[in-house]
Amino acid sequence: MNNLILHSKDLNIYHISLFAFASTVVYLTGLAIYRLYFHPLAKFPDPRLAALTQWVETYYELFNKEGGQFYFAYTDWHKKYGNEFLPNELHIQDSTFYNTLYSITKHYVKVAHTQYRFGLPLSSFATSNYNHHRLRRGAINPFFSRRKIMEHSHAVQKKVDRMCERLQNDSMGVSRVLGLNEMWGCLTSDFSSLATLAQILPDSLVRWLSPQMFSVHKFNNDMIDQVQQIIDSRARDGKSDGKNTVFKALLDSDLPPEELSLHRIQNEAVSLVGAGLDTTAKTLSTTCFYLLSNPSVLQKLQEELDHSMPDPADMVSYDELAKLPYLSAVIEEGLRLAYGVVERLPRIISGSPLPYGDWVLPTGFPVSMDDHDVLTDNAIFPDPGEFRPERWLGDAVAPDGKKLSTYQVSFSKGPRACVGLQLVYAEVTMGTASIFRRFDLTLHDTDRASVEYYMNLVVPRPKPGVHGVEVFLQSLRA
Ligand code: HEM
Repeated sequence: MNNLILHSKDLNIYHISLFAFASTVVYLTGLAIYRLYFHPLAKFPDPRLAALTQWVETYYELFNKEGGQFYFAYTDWHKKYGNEFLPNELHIQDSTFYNTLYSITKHYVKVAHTQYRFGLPLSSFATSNYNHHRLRRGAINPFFSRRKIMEHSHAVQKKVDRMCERLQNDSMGVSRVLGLNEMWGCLTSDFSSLATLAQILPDSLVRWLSPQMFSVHKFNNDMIDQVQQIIDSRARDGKSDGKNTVFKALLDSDLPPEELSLHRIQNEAVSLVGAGLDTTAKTLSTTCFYLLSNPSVLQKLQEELDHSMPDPADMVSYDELAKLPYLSAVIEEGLRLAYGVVERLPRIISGSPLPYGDWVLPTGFPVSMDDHDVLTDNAIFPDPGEFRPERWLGDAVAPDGKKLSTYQVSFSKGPRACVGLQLVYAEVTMGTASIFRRFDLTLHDTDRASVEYYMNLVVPRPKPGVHGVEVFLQSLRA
């Protein structure tokens, strides 16, 4: 009897396994045939393996070399196949199409499942639905307007002044190597500049915003505590701490109550803080590197700075700095060669199919482009690897006759473009002007490898083992 039961159990497991195996084979074969021949994107040229499975991306991002290599793989595929790839996504390399795909008039959305990428699914950044995103974005936009940033720019300058003071006292003439990535990283992650800038975050919160000191996990939890306190204090006293913080405005806004939950506000806060750290620091150190390795460019910049600020201790306002043509051109060129965010930015085509050359891009599927492709396009920026601020001077036009600024896509374009753009311009302009008006610096043991794009970690990273931009602070400038 026992034997019989055992036998029948074995038979069941055997049959179930066989059935599961056969079903899996049939399913995968069917899926492969569908993806290769019947999928709405199957007609587009692609490497067959990439059309078959998204695991190709996983392989390049995690296991090929040091990881972060998928961009380079599909850049090679483009040379062979044109515009192509992935079972469920089209990728296009064509700068002239960028402003069409990321047009402000289009209601294309981000891919819903990517909302979990940074663990902040309730932030504006992660929101996929067009109207929902519009609602959330509308509540934070006023804090980052040009007018608002101008109003509070003195706070950024104060922060930069303090940093310059420290440099003068600690690093000048003592043969001490100064790591610019770390220096600018401290400035952007210190966050009192950001916080005081538009009184965006309450002071108590700012203390917790240094990623060097706290893990992301702890940071997120602390943020929850802080937001909870603000909500409690409002419930108790009918108001928060009276400061013009982004929380106060969010809580006072017309947003419906479900938009004002603890986790929603925490997600928004963390994304606003996180989005501006590495990106801004990388732009500043890249700009410094290219200035220091192009003496004639640096000389022109310093002549302009000296002329507008005869006394290095007396910096002119951001409003004035932003009007200096050569400085502005240097900032644009620095932003361009820092490459912004190096990841595909997929948008799902909706409404009606989108014509593109001889193709028609079907609705319901993501189409993506890379900012890096545009920023380094030889047809738009001749000799794209050269740091040449002159290309931005005057009413600069691209070789195709369009305004060159059309192709300044470091912050992307359209409804999902960077909300912090004006803040970045303020920080980078004041940071660059202050350092180069006040100090003579020389590069130390640093070449282009330190700022090159070797791997994609959302922000471009150099090859592991290559250190960041390092300098000596030689002397104070008169
Ligand atoms: C040089 C510095 C920066 C660069 C190059 C940059 C670049 C970008 C890019 C390319 C996007 C579009 C991403 C996408 O479509 O998925 C973006 C979005 C965003 N950025 Fe920035 N960013 C910078 C600094 C900042 C700062 C300082 C803040 C904080 C105030 C910020 C906040 C955001 C937010 C909230 C979004 C999402 C916008 C939305 O989906 O509505 N960024 N940024």
